[in-house]
Amino acid sequence: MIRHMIQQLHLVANTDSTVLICGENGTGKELVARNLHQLSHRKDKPMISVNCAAFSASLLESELFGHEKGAFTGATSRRKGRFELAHQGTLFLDEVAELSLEAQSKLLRVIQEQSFERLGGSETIQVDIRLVAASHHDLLKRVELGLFRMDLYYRLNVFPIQVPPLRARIDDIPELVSHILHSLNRKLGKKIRGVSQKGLQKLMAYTWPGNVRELQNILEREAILSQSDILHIHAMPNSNPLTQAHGQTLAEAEALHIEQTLKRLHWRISGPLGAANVLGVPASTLRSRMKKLGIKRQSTET
Ligand SMILES: Nc1ncnc2c1ncn2[C@@H]1O[C@H](COP(=O)(O)OP(=O)(O)OP(=O)(O)O)[C@@H](O)[C@H]1O
Repeated sequence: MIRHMIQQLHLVANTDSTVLICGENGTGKELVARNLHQLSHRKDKPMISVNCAAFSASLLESELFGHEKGAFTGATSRRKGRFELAHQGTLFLDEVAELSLEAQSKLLRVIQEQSFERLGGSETIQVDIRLVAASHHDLLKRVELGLFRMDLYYRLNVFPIQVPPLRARIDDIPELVSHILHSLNRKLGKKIRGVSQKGLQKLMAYTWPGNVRELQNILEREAILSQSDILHIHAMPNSNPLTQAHGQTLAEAEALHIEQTLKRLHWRISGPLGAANVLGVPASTLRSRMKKLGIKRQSTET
């Protein structure tokens, strides 16, 4: 899944097409946007980011378009907006679903006309930018709810990239862990070599609601507390359905947990990335539990 995404990224990077990156919080959308910029012919020009959720509607306008001296109380000098700063580079609109409907209309106009005026100004400014937007919301649903303009949605959704949640790619965890540990060692001045086999099992059995950011946080906490150069992963948040299940029998909860783990691992049973290893039992035990509990792979499942 991630390989497919990287292929897409390479294909679209060197065009000027607008890219819409969707995915849950902490999946790496901003990192994808940075890669896109680095892979593009605009890489020596700036990538300017705007977190649309961080500004009120009126502040956002002056952030995006800039203002002339005296445009409003407090505008003591002329200021360039992010559109202008991103000229010849990439403008990254993070959390684009958070734009007010008013700000959406203004953005749409700039995209259509490729030009705008600073607040309080009359000069029309032309910019050459590559637009990349990201959202953790399903934007089409926001359109249906009347919270997002359909015309803007179609302007942004030229080339959609879906970043998968971490629970759908737990095979990537070992590689992610080694990347993250590499930067943590530099940040914390430590020499952590890796995570123990049991620790890795715990990481791969978890469902990661906070995605890669949560993995990073857990590793950072463990790295700070650890006296050894191998992390054993002591404190994992509890997402085990055996302890969350209400009104289920133990067998039902066990079946659910086994099935969810198998699905996340593409029904691989044995080997270091297999469900038996992640669940901490021999493959033969897992097979007999599956048989007893009636767990079978459906032909439509990957
Ligand atoms: N493949 C990866 N390798 C290493 N670190 C990663 C990877 N993907 C994401 N991260 C790290 O995870 C954290 C979250 O990534 P990022 O901020 O890009 O996510 P996001 O989807 O934009 O999150 P949000 O929606 O909350 O803004 C960052 O610190 C990023 O460096």
